[in-house]
Amino acid sequence: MSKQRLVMIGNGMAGIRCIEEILKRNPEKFEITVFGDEPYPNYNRIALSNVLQGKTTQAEIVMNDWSWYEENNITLYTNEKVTHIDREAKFVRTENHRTVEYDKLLIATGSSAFILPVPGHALLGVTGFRTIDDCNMMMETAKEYKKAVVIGGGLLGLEAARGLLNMGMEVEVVHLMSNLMEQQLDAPAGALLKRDLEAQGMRFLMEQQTGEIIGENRVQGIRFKDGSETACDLVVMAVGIRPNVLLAKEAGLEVNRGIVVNDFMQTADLSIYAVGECAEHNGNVYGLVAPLYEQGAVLAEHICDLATEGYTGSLLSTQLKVSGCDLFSAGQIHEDEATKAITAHDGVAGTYKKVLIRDNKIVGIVLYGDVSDSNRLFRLLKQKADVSEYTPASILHKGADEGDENLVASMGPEETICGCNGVTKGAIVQAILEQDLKTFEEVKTCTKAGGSCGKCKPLVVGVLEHTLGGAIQEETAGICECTTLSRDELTEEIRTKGLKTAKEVRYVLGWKHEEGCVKCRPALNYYLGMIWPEEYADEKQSRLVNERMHANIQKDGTYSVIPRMYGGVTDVQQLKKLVEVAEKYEVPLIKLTGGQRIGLYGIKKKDLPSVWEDLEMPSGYAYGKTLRTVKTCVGAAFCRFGTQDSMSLGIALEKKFERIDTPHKVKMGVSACPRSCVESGVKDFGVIGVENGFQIYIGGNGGTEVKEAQLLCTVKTDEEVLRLAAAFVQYYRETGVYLERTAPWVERMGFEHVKETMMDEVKVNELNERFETAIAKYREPWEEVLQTPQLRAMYEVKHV
Ligand SMILES: Cc1cc2nc3c(=O)[nH]c(=O)nc-3n(C[C@H](O)[C@H](O)[C@H](O)COP(=O)(O)OP(=O)(O)OC[C@H]3O[C@@H](n4cnc5c(N)ncnc54)[C@H](O)[C@@H]3O)c2cc1C
Ligand SMILES: NC(=O)c1ccc[n+]([C@@H]2O[C@H](COP(=O)([O-])OP(=O)(O)OC[C@H]3O[C@@H](n4cnc5c(N)ncnc54)[C@H](O)[C@@H]3O)[C@@H](O)[C@H]2O)c1
Ligand code: SF4
Ligand code: FES
Repeated sequence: MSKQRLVMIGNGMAGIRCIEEILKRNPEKFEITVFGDEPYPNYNRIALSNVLQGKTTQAEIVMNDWSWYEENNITLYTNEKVTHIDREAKFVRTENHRTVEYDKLLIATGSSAFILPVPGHALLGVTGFRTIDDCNMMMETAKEYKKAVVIGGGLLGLEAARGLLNMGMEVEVVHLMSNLMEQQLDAPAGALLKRDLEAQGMRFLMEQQTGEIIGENRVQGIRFKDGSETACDLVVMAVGIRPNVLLAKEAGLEVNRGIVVNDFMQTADLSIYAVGECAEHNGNVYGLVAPLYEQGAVLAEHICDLATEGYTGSLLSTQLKVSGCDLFSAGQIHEDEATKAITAHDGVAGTYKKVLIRDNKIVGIVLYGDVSDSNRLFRLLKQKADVSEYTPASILHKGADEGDENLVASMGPEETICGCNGVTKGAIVQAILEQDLKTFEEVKTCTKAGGSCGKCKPLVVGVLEHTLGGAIQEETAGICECTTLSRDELTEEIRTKGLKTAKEVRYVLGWKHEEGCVKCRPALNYYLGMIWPEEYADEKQSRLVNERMHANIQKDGTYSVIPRMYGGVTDVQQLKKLVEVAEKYEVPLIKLTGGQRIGLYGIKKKDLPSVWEDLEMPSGYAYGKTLRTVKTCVGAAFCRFGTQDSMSLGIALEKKFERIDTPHKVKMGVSACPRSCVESGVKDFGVIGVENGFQIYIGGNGGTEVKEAQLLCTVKTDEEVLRLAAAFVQYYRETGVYLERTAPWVERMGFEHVKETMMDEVKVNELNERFETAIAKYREPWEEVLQTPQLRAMYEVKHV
């Protein structure tokens, strides 16, 4: 039987999830064509908040990459808007005059950000927050401009405002009502939220109505209806969304707020379905993904001719993706005559709980500050459980046997654990068993559960523990005795809370010892420098002694001086200088190092500055957690086996990466043929010349734990080697644990994962960009010491 033609308009979250559901049920039934008017494959719109807040990158939020469409034989047209549906002749036409015929049509056009139609709304610097392009616009603006105003104190507005704060902008939120998130929170919870956000640096203009956006070409401020004004360089409108229904309306389909569908997501034209934010079922249009995914599953059953009871509507719950503001809301939020409320408000702890009960059933939940009861209460609400036997206290607080683990045990396989990604308990259990998963991180990578807002982590961990019988691996040992935060948790907190100094980190994150310890001080200095490359001022006193002195202390208290010799290549001038210095300071030992340079050993501390002054050579960083050396062979210039110019590539690599801070030392090597005279196969980043280019090896180590490097890929040009090297070094910088070499790092991350990242053009570009930003701040350390009297004074010997 020939395949039916299924055309989908809209390449977003609900539509593509629905296609996945169809493919799961019957991959052979349809020849599928998808149109999307954005230029990207399907991405996680939810996670745009995280991109803006700097918690993840744009490349990481792609859910179905280009190859997924190819592998599933889906014809995808991106950047192409469908402008007409011909229901008679059953085809769609696009703005490029392309026509495609269908047997079944799926409308999944989602919504658009509502832009207040006030004067000035089209000025430069005014945007909604809905797409990758909006997100990019805000990120670019934040680089150049100072102050943002977000209009709308709902979920989206507050997440956007937090993101803009993270990017260093001053942020004011303009809100129409007296209470933030008034659709989800009552007054006491809204007040607590406002207090916490103000403490994070957000400012609020409450009960204000925007009258006009001021500016000539670009926005300069906002004038409110009461005549007051505020200046700004960016306006983000987050005042709600409007379903994209025009196309359906013009085709004569029934449209209210959304496209009207029956319980099978079918319009009155039985060939046409609608799913997602553009669909209206039983008078409801949903704006969160969990219900949209439920709709997609029902639609898939129906369109694949399988029996289904149909969609019956969804109960929603919301959470805010802003660290430090834990809240949960579901169902009704205000009391009425038929409901009674049980509340607990702890003003000191900043927690608030309210449960609304009607006819002995929970009909509404508002939690702020402590959301540990959210899963249990939401379940009671969904089940319409009779709570007449419960005391008010036992409704508000769980009993000893009602933790997440017991809750998880009683959940059915079809129940959703992760609302953001629509992952059920059954899907997680299946993944754990089939793929032998042992940690939350593994479950997250494999199923996506917990990968967006992260609020479902306790439940995911609960499923893991329940499935493995409690055998969950310990993942989060603190980085030192001062804290229980792991490296990942710490860096996340630094980013989201915008912490810019070590002192601030220790204070805000509740360090046990105010001054930190020998373990966390250098680690924090590294993480802060990596996260805030442009703003963080290096704390020299937190560095290990050799890095502080820019020289390696020896067992007799003297120091070694090892200047750079790029690529192991030197010249007469350098050699003369070395000889002069060795004579002048009576250097007891001159030795060729393992890294192809010349070391002067036994130098007195007080002589260090003048030795460097006389040498006039850059530091070789033989003491640093950074690039040590790039060893090269003579290569094609002199060796008869050489296929490539190893020396010039090695020198270019060394010049590009010298001084950059990395979690641990990094060694590189470039050999010009597979004889690999400089042991490229045991380097952190090794290059071997072959006939048509270079093989690149990563994660090798020739030290205490010898580890063979693994072949990453073969590239043709020096430029490609340099580009991949920057991506590799930057990725290691961003994800490595301080003092973790690349060999265990590659093992921990998974070689295939690192490889996948290095093969992703977009990610490699982004990593290169961030590397360039990071490297820009480094100066030659000895130059700095020689020019700064306070630094030079460190080398004076104060007592004998
Ligand atoms: C920043 C942000 C954070 C969010 N956070 C959360 C959250 O934490 N939890 C949650 O549950 N929800 C959240 N949401 C809402 C969630 O993203 C949406 O509910 C979901 O994306 C809707 O899916 P959809 O497929 O219906 O629409 P969309 O994802 O908007 O997809 C529709 C696609 O169709 C395209 N399209 C429209 N018209 C045409 C046309 N004529 N031709 C071709 N293509 C067309 C659109 O450009 C779009 O790409 C968030 C939304 C945003 C913007
Ligand atoms: N964490 C999450 O679940 C999450 C995060 C972001 C977005 N979303 C979804 O994205 C969609 C859009 O979010 P949203 O926050 O824009 O919509 P929303 O409708 O939830 O909130 C809009 C807010 O803007 C306020 N507002 C309206 N007009 C205003 C005006 N003229 N001036 C000032 N304030 C005004 C409203 O009072 C309301 O609080 C929603 O469906 C939302 O559920 C969800
Ligand atoms: S690696 Fe090859 S090209 Fe380089 S020196 Fe050794 S034999 Fe010669
Ligand atoms: S509920 Fe948001 S990541 Fe799971």
